[in-house]
Amino acid sequence: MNPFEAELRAVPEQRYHHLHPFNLRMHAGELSREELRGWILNRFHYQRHIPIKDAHILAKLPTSDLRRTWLRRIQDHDGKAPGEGGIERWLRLGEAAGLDRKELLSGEGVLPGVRLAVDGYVNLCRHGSLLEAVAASLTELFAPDLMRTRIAAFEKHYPWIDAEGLRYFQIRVRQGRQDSGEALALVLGWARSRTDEERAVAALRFKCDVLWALLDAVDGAYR
Ligand SMILES: O=C(O)c1cc(C(=O)O)c2c(n1)C(=O)C(=O)c1cc(C(=O)O)[nH]c1-2
Repeated sequence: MNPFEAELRAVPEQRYHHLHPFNLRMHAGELSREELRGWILNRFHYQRHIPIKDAHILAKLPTSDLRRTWLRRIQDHDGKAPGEGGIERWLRLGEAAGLDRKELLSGEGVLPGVRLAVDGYVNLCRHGSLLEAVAASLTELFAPDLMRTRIAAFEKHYPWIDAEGLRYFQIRVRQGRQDSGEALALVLGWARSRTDEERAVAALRFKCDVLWALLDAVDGAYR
């Protein structure tokens, strides 16, 4: 592994949200129903902005091949037809946890800190360079393992959430592996100078902070 790849992989190892106290409590079965519902509702705000940040990236990609590949990400979330895709599956997760779909879609109850964190990510992808925007998505190198831990924790500790609700995570494990593999190859190929490498690492650190800040807000509000 070249030193730049090792540097990238080391960032989430130290700062990814799998280490956040809220996630540790989630995995240990210590969250109340209210806390878990609060997390699902606030994370929905993140989920529904993923295709928006991906559309900003899409607009920066210079070739048809690259745009075709990236378009798949938007379709993964929005689906190819109504009633399909990751956003719909997240709504079903909310319903399985006793939340109302209308409430989720209204955006009411989204915490100020969560809004700011998500804005930070979207703005990085909108105003930052292509390299920075794609590097920021590399937290997904770590997301599939976290999701597998989460699925097991939900099955063990939160059986009041209907198992159908876990489909989002089950499907996302494979999608996250594919997305992060593709993004890593692009970032490794695009970074030409030490300055490029430093900017990519900084963007990935920033993205870790986005996810951390989101959980800080949820942890503080519902405890
Ligand atoms: O539940 C999680 O822990 C988690 C983390 C991340 C991530 O690392 O950014 C993503 C997701 N989930 C996710 O579901 C998702 O669709 C996603 C897209 C992206 C991205 O940056 O493009 N990250 C993530």
